[in-house]
Amino acid sequence: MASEKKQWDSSQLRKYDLNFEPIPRLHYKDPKIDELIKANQPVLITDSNIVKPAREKWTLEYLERNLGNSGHTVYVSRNHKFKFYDDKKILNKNNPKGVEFTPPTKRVEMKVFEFMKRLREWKRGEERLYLQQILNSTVGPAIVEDYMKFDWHYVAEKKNKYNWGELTSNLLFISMEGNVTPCHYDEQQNLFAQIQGFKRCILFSPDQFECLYPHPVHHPHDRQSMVDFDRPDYTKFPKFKNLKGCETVIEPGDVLYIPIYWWHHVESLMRGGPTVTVNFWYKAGPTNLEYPLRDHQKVSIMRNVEKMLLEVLQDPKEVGPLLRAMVLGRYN
Ligand SMILES: CC1(C)c2ccccc2-c2ccc(C[C@@H](CC(=O)O)C(=O)C(=O)O)cc21
Ligand SMILES: [Zn+2]
Repeated sequence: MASEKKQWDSSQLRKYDLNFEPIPRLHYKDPKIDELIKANQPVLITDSNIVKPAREKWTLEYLERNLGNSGHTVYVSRNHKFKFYDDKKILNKNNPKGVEFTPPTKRVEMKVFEFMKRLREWKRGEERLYLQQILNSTVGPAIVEDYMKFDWHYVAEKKNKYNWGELTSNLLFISMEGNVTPCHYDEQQNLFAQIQGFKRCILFSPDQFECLYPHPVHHPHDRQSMVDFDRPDYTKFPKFKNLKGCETVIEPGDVLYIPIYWWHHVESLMRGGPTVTVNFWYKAGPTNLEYPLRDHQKVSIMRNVEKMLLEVLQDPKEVGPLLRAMVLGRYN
């Protein structure tokens, strides 16, 4: 068979001082997919019909015509990074316990035609945009109709088989080429369906917690790594050099399973044009504590300890000294 023309090349990937294993790519009928999902391992599912109607119809023009007239949430960044922050944790007049914080991106409401115009006219070096829209009744009827024709049987089968919680949302993302969502984890199972363009996804298992140095739980950047992958500070974050991860480049029609609590760094390939993704976020299912505990359960336990200590100590500066007093010379 004629060698398929590679649709991207490694010059379009950002360079990090890390090496990665490949994430398995399996045809959606391959039973090995179930073994991996059951074991909370990432897997790239190819050739499925999960978002087939979107794959066939959702070009940027179609989305511009059919996304509807309401404003959409667009994040604006002066660089290529779109680091999530929870504004409920920012210090302000009605949140005296918040953290002094300057948001790295701003959030604006934008009509879809304005967003698309900015996309078409964007020049390198100008501020970057990232549109996020929940798929609900506020989008145009054609989009709702396409959405109803997703392969809900396939996703329902996975949800039930692995005892996931309910589907909390389907979000639509339209990103500029080169945008990066820095390394973070979510407390939800995620079926991440690529509609247009190519996204490089680098994933790290929850047991890499010590190498990724997440912000404290009360910080607006809770769940995000403190390490800047572009310029890692090995003095502050020495274990970052021991980090082990896996990666893949997803293309239109692929669906990546991002297991709950798994760290992920996502980038739209440079010079690859805008990308369109739909994700399926599921709450965690009921988990009884069975032993040995899973790595993600230990992350959840650490989160609860941090929350409890902050609750009783009030001052975050007292958390470190108390934990050190408890551990040093006694538990280490
Ligand atoms: C960067 C952006 C737009 C953002 C800004 C401010 C608050 C939240 C978010 C947010 C949440 C999820 C994504 C999709 C994806 C990453 C990716 O595909 O880039 C991902 O992480 C996931 O599906 O779990 C992207 C974003
Ligand atoms: Zn995420």
